Amino acid sequence: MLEIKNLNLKYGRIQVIWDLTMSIYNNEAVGIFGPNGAGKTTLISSIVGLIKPETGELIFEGNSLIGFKTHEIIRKGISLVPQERELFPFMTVEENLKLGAAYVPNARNRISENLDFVFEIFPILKERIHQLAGTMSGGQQRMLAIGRALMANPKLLILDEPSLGLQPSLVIELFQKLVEIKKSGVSIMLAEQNVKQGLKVIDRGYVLENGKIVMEDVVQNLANSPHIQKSYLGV
Ligand SMILES: Nc1ncnc2c1ncn2[C@@H]1O[C@H](COP(=O)(O)OP(=O)(O)OP(=O)(O)O)[C@@H](O)[C@H]1O
Repeated sequence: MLEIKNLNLKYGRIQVIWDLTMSIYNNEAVGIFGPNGAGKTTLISSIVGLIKPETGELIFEGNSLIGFKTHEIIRKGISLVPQERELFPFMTVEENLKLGAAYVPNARNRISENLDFVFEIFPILKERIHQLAGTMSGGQQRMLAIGRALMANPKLLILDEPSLGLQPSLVIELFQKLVEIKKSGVSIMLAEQNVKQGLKVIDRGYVLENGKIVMEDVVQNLANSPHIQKSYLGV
């Protein structure tokens, strides 16, 4: 589904991503684990057209993404839940959700089906449908941000540290929702520092350190790896 080949990304003269190659298959949940500043957000920004690669390829369903604008990339089926929630706090839950479909003609024709899907996964959003987004708790706002991304009808949902700032019980609840979303047929790319919970969601993962992939494996092998256990799980 998504193939990234020999990607190099720079901010000015400072190189942040080095010769990165990775892939995501249909119906797969893939983790990108790494500490603060490893380059996860930068990598994601390049996929959704916010940063132009220095060199390398970004291929989605056989076609290059390079040169396309973010809204065009969303239309192709990639939806991002950014680290900053980017909700409209003075708009209701319903208005925020509907805006998620705004850029995508296919999704605009499926608003009520997609709303039903989002409410099935996050029933709390249905209960709070007329509430202003900014008055909801952090966890509920995170659910709304994911719901909004789902309203664009994505084939691939990219999440940039969805656990950030949430209490542990909410992280567990939220990540169970990600498993449900994956079961519905949406592929997932999960960038996370919370490896312990992230491992419960993914099929396969990459470890990104200082802009380079230092490990790539299926979830069981990652969970059993001494490097992961020592550096990320505190074992
Ligand atoms: N706009 C920018 N200009 C210059 N350097 C940047 C910019 N954004 C990020 N960086 C640098 O690029 C590196 C990677 O940052 P990035 O945000 O991609 O990491 P990350 O793994 O997503 O970490 P975090 O979880 O903190 O977002 C860091 O050294 C950071 O300081």
